[in-house]
Amino acid sequence: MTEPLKIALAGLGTVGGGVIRLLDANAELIARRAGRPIEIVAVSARDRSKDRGVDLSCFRWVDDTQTLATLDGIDVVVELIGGADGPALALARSSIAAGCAFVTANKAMIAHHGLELAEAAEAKGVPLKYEAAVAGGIPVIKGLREGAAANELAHVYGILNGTCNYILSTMEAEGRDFAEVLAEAQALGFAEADPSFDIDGVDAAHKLSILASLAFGTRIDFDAVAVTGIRHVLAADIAEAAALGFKVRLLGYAETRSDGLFQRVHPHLVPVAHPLAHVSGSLNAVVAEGNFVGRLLFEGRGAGDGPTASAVVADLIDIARGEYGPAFAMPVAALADRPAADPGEGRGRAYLRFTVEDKVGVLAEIAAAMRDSNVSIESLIQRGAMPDGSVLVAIVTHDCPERCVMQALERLEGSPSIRGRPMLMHILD
Ligand SMILES: NC(=O)c1ccc[n+]([C@@H]2O[C@H](COP(=O)([O-])OP(=O)(O)OC[C@H]3O[C@@H](n4cnc5c(N)ncnc54)[C@H](O)[C@@H]3O)[C@@H](O)[C@H]2O)c1
Ligand SMILES: N[C@@H](CCO)C(=O)O
Ligand code: NA
Repeated sequence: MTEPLKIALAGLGTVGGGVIRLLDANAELIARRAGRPIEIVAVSARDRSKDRGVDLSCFRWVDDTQTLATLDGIDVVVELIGGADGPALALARSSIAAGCAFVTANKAMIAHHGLELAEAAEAKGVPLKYEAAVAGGIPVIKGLREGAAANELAHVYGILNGTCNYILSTMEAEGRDFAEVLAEAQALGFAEADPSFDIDGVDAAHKLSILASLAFGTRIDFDAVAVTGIRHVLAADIAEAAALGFKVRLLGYAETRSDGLFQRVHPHLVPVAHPLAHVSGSLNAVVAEGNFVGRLLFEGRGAGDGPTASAVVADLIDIARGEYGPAFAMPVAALADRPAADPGEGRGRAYLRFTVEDKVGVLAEIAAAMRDSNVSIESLIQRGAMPDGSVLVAIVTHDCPERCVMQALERLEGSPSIRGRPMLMHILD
């Protein structure tokens, strides 16, 4: 057999440990598929003495992670540290500059610095691969970049954060509120080091900005993603949505519009008949619509050691086979620079929930704001019995311009009868 592909591995946490276990368990199969063995030569992490449940004795331990690319004979540096900047970015830059292939699971870094790194990789003629960064084990980068490459894609959207999906579907199944379920999700090993990245939608936004670039051939524009997480979703919202025939899911949604690139992460109502309504627990799913292929649906495990390691090693197999091209849909210089689309220009149905005081005229006030903004109401549910005596009003609007819904909400913002922030969720039709 030919020379092994020699790997230096940075980061030995959930994903790093998974990569070591996978390469060991499936070594023979991988060597046959890749045409040569894939061999970890050196490893580095913050703490050498930590027990990770994997045997590190056959690898060279390197204290200074930043020197990995300079070791003799290394073909690929695999970065599984995390963080958009700091040591991960420094390692990416130095590895590519040294002429090593670079593989990462780090969506934050790719969302913020992917274009710079891809340009450097192109200049050096080395592969930059990041399948694990979006939807973990699901081969969605490969699916869009290669499988759907012949198509014009109308939109790409999906469930991109396993932690949020776990929280929402547990709230749905058990009728419990957000805060109670969050701690459980953190204990399960798929939450980010900073859980606010998950629950405030930032992690999903990182992934969405990468998917949008691949789907539309545009430059990654993370800062243009409008982001709302799931902190303010109540168990009562999930119950009302169910009564109206919907499930609540945090979706990332991107499309190209006449005025630019639209990218949004937001809690949505998904009709129960839509395939995304059946994606539960920590699963992820991505939908893309191509002009020749039609609808594509990718579903699977978006996080956890096994699925994420599966994607990292798939990238290594591609490199071993010599199968790689530009990191994104095309060389960086060919990616289009689109402005951010104005969300107000979009249209659709919306779910609005108000927590109001139980007194005369409140419902009329809400209805008047809707009428004056030209928002037509499709259905309305009012329920009492919130623990503090307030009343919950849930509305589904007819299809209308988003600008009108925003205007109605602005008008109601200062109303003394409305408690807290109204909840807005878009409806996926
Ligand atoms: N956990 C998942 O399910 C999952 C899924 C997809 C992508 N990812 C991504 O994979 C990456 C790793 O995630 P994880 O869950 O394995 O994280 P983790 O916290 O479990 O592991 C991080 C590892 O990096 C090491 N490290 C931290 N700072 C370092 C430094 N300055 N120098 C060298 N090593 C350092 C730590 O010692 C640890 O071994 C992140 O980018 C994450 O977003 C994780
Ligand atoms: N924190 C992420 C890990 C995978 O990227 C999630 O919950 O989906
Ligand atoms: Na993936």
